[in-house]
Amino acid sequence: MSDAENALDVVELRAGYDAYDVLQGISIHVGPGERVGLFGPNGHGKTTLLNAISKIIPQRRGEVRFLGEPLGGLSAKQIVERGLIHVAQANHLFPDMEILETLELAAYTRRAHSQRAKNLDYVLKLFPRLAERRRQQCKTLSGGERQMLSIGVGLMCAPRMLMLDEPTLGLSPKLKDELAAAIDEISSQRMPLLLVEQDITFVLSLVDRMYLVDHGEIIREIDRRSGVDHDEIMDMYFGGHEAR
Ligand SMILES: Nc1ncnc2c1ncn2[C@@H]1O[C@H](COP(=O)(O)OP(=O)(O)OP(=O)(O)O)[C@@H](O)[C@H]1O
Repeated sequence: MSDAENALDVVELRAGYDAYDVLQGISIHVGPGERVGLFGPNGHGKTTLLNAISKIIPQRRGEVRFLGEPLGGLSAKQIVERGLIHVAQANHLFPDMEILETLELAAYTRRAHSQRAKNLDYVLKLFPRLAERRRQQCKTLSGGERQMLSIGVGLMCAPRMLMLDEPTLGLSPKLKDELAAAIDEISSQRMPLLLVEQDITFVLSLVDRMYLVDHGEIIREIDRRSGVDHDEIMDMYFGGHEAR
C-alpha cells in the first residue's frame, strides 16, 4: 500500500434486507493507518454497513474498494484472505473449544497460517487474561473475555485492516478501559480501523475521524481535532443532553 492510498473506500453503497435498502447510498473512507468511528442510534444501519462491506450480505449498488482494489467480484472468504477483517458484534465462538484452539483455528488462510506463531504471541501479550486462561473453554468466558477473544481471532487472521462492531457492548468501565488500551496498541501499529460504537466517549477517545449515521445515511463527518464534544453530538441526534 502506498502512503497516499486509502485502506477503504465505500462509494454510494446500498444494501439491505428483502425489498428494503437499509443503506441509502453511503460513502465513507478510511485512510492509511487511520482510525475512523461510526456512531449513530440503534437500528440505523451501522452493522448493516459492516456486513455489506465484508459481503456477509450482498452489496446492491455502489462500490467498495480495499487497498485500491474493488471487492465487487470477491466472496466473503476472499475478502478475509485479502486481510479486511470484520469482528462481528455477536461473537460467534465455538462453546466447547479452548481459547488457544480457537485462536489457532482462526489462522486458516495461507497468509495468516504463515504468521501464526508471531500473531499468537502478539495476541497473548496484548490480552494477558487470555494467556492465563488459554486452556479454558469459550463457553466459560466472561463477556469481556469473549470480546477480547473475538478481537484476538480477528488478529489471528493477519488483518491489513480491522472493522470492530461495538466491542464494548455490555462491558464495565474498567473492561472498556482495558479494551481501549488494546485497540490503541493495535492501531499504533498503523492498522487502519473502522470502529462502530454506541459509547460516544469511548469512540471519541480512540478515533481520528468519525461519521454520524442516521437512517442509513451519513449525516455528518467530524474530525476529532475540530473539538466537537460529546454534548454537541448528542444534541445533533436528540436536541438535548437529557436524552443521553
Ligand atoms: N437480518 C435482517 N433481516 C431483516 N432486517 C434486518 C436484519 N438485520 C438488521 N435488520 C434491520 O436493519 C436495520 C438496521 O440494523 P443494523 O443492525 O444495521 O443497525 P445498527 O445501527 O447497527 O444498530 P445497533 O447499534 O442496534 O446494532 C434495522 O431496522 C434492523 O431491524
